[in-house]
Amino acid sequence: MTLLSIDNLSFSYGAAQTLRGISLKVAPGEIYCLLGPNGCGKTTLIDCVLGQHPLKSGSISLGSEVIQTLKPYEVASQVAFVPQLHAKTFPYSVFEIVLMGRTFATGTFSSPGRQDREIAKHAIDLVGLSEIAQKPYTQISGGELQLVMIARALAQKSRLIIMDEPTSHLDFKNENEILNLISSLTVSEGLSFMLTTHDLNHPLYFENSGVPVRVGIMEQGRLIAQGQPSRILSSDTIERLYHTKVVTHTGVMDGLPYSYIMAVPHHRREAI
Ligand SMILES: Nc1ncnc2c1ncn2[C@@H]1O[C@H](COP(=O)(O)OP(=O)(O)OP(=O)(O)O)[C@@H](O)[C@H]1O
Repeated sequence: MTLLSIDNLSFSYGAAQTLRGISLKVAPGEIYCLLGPNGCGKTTLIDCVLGQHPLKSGSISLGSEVIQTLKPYEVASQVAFVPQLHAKTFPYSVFEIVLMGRTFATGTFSSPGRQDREIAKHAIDLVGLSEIAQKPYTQISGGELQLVMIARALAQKSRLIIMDEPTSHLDFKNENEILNLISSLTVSEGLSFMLTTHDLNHPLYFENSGVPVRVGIMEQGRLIAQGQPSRILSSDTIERLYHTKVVTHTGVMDGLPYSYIMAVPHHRREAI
């Protein structure tokens, strides 16, 4: 079974083709990480999935339904989106922001009901923010804000959550908290995530955690490789893509294999 299916998708903003012949699938209960150099088309591909661009050719399906035939609220019932940056506006409470995730179900001009409030409360519990549920969201940290945005996506009750660089503004602790939360929601709730990242170690983190994960590598609008992170992210591929020398390290921790990638400092390249 497939949650999201992209088939031979092409798109261009103007004359030059931005995305070319992209095909990929996201299954229930898996994380799909999109990687690639700046400007290769990751955000544009996500925007296409969110229905923001008319495709030049190809198709996007959610389950068995082609996305172009669905109404926005029908897409929202199946896909939630966590943006990279969220501009804070009025001092709504954390709970009210999360409750807004129910708008697609209640309608813009209707009030959320008891069940919507229970769903929002459960989402807040899942990300561990119950203690600050009544706090104005204009007075919380960047790490907490990202958790609120994830809770709002969870409140949508969609099976697929798309995230654009989910840890780009977070410190080391919060970055790992978010990666861990994504891993545990994949396993415990059976959710699927599609996310963009510039950190090659993020897909490896998920693989090291034992979570089903695949990586898709983009280059100049094409998907050039996809599969298991530790197999796809070879030194050769990374060096060719980023023109940066790296070492990949693998080992065993608590009886389970792990791997990570490290850039080699310029003055030590001769030694390797
Ligand atoms: N609104 C737009 N109009 C025209 N061209 C655009 C627009 N948005 C992006 N592009 C171009 O499309 C290409 C892909 O951009 P995109 O933002 O999708 O790449 P990306 O992989 O997400 O980059 P980054 O890693 O830097 O966020 C780039 O050449 C970019 O300049």
